[in-house]
Amino acid sequence: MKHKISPSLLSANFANLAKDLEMINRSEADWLHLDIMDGVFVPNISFGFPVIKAVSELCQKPLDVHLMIVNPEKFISEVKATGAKIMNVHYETCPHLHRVIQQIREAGMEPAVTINPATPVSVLKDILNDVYMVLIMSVNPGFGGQKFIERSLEKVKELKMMINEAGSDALIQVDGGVNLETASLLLEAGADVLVAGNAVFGAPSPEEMIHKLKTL
Ligand SMILES: O=C(CO)[C@H](O)[C@H](O)COP(=O)(O)O
Ligand SMILES: [Co+2]
Repeated sequence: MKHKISPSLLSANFANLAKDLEMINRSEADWLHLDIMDGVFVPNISFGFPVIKAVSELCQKPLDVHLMIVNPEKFISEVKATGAKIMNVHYETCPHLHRVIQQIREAGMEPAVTINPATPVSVLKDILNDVYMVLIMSVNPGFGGQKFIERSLEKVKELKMMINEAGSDALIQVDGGVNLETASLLLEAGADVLVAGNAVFGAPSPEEMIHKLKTL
């Protein structure tokens, strides 16, 4: 399967999202990644559901919503109402992770689970057959434009082995510090979906950068 690219809107121009969304629609991006932050789980606040709803009305690509918030299970119906395809919750915010995954699926979305850089992939062993995707954070969540944490490459390899052993078809997504160089290494390691914010929106031609990431 060809890998997917999910540009992160966090690095877009918030004063002219319509222009950036037109670019996303024209581009080879597979999904659009939306980062919700609450200033509690992570030390930053980004945007919320009304913004995602407005984005969904202009964006023709499936929405991949990454929730960096405490108690994400309280917002399943709000995420669903935005039209999102994927609802991604952090392992670190869900003491009853299996229940949250079931609730996301029952709401009609694809459930995904994210782990922070300090969380080992082994904690996901018992839910690998229940999720659509696992996201390995390759920076500490909260900000765009940070440096890729090299150890993430080993985590992708470990997770790939665990997924194969479990007979799961879960996708492996990586988010943080993805650029042309780290993307090649991640694809070699077994990543299926690459999120890129700064590398895309900071490029002279974001559309061309998406093309380059897609054709690696
Ligand atoms: O979840 C995130 C931050 O917490 C973002 O998706 C991620 O950081 C993308 O930005 P960049 O590609 O610039 O690192
Ligand atoms: Co993200």
